[in-house]
Amino acid sequence: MENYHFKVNLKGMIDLLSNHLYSTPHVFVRELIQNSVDAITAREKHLNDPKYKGQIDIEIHPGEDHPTLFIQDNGIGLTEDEVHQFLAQIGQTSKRNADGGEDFIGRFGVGLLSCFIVSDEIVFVTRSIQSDYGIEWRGKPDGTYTLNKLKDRVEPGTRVYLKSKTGFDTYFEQKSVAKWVRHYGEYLPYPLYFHDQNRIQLNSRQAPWEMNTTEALAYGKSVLQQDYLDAIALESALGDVKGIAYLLPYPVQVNARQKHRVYAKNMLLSDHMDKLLPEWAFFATSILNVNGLSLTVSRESFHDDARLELVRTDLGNCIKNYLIQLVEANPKRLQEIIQIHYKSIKALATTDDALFQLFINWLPFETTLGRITMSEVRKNHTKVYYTTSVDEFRQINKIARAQGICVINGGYVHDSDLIEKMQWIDPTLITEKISPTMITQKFNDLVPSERQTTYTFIKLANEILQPYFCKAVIKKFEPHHLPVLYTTSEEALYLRTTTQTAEEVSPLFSSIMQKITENQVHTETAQLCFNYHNPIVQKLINTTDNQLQKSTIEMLYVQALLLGHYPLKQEEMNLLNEGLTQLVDRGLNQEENK
Ligand SMILES: Nc1ncnc2c1ncn2[C@@H]1O[C@H](COP(=O)(O)OP(=O)(O)OP(=O)(O)O)[C@@H](O)[C@H]1O
Repeated sequence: MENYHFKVNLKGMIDLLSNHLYSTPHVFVRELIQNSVDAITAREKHLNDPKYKGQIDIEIHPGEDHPTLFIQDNGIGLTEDEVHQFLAQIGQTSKRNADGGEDFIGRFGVGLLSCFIVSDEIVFVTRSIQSDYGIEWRGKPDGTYTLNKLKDRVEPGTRVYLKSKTGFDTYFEQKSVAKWVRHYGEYLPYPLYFHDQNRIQLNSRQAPWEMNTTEALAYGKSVLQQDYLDAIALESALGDVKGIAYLLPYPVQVNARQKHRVYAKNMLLSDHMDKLLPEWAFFATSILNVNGLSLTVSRESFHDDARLELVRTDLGNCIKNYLIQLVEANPKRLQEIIQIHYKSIKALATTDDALFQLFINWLPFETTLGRITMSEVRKNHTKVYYTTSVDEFRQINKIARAQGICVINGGYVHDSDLIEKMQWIDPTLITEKISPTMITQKFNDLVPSERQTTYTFIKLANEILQPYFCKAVIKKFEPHHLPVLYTTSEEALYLRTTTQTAEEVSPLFSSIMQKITENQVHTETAQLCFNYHNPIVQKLINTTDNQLQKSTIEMLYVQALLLGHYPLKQEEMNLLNEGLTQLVDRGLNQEENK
């Protein structure tokens, strides 16, 4: 058996790393600045000389055909050997195992290749602080390079020259480069100068994570152009993270994940990173400076590992603690936040007992008595009912209100869980699930004589409603003005929705829907309950006009469906159309006969 060696297609490899790793060509600016920052950090560490001041200078020369970018630093530089070792070997880096390696931003040994996205040659002039001569290295994307020992004296440090390749001149425009340098480097600890007619320092600002909340809010307004509800200081010792969380001044979808602006060792990595705050914190966006988490090669996200999970929890705790201290310190602010973000606070309270206890009284619920907070519910009621679906709540809303029963709509996500958890903090409050069928069972029955006079009417109503799998009954209930109440079970509602959908969709999808429902027996689980107290129902029972009686029953049935926001099936739409036509016709005939 013979041993062979893998071979690397260098050109393909360079193409892969330079053209397919990063989301935008602008990252070459970031990678060059990052190398200069690391070189200055390395020199600081090596010399330990307080008089040494690192500095980075950037300039654009228009050139005759294409513009050239120069970036210069007075960092540690490279010796001739190091040039062969680190510049000429992909994946080699001087930073990974170096003393103080955790202080560097780079660690993969590929970042410089991003320059080949915009240029056909990297010219790298360098002199190490340990060497007395400079080196000029020229690298090409086909994997070849040349190396020259410089005769002229150069200062220790590195200068990189990049000439734009055809089609990429716009990435070298002065304005555009200055913009991206500021974008990535505005909070770097070493002065970053841009030279056009004048020398401008692009990074003199105080970083947001060093600001107090008042300053951070002012920054939010002027720079991020958003008037945030509040700013919260974030910190995680584990991930060496500092930052600011901003509370959004508008409600957001429960499952929306906010994008975060993230810096590593003060250099911007991305302004749309996600997964840095816990999922429940979707009402906050943040600016973070991260020093102790592992970056992916593109430097545009972090490894989603156990450490990140712990950092997320740390940052989440900062937000929780802030909310907790608001209860005492600033209840008005808390109310403001709850009004906008109650959905996320509810999500939090279902799983976190401490937060549940703190916030439950402040949280609003939809009830038959309007939208009120849990503390208002508790003030006036020792027993509360709740439905487990929005549809059920809709069905019984009016009836329960007329009867003064407090029913909470537990159909919205988390609400039932929170109501069920109430017993835990207040054993005196009785909570009970209620369904439309249960509420109709509380209605008063007719006395035998009333039952007799309504017998034929109910028989007719049953015949009319039988094709719609609906049973007719008559009872006495409040409010008087409601002629009928349509109630149905969850299963019947499911069947109704699938049948109605099947009618609307393409034949193929429709036959799939039919297959789903064909094994489910239509039982008479829906019920139309006539209100004996209602004047129209009384007239309807006593009328001798059979045709009018029939179409009014049909119309009341459709009206009850509409009031309950149920989707109408085709045959019910037909009922509505025919019924209306008949009534209009009848009205016009009466007019004619006058
Ligand atoms: N301005 C510079 N001064 C000194 N050395 C530099 C400079 N730029 C690059 N180097 C050397 O070249 C090596 C390769 O740089 P490159 O940007 O490709 O990778 P890296 O910075 O080590 O890691 P990463 O891929 O994470 O950026 C560096 O490790 C460093 O030794």
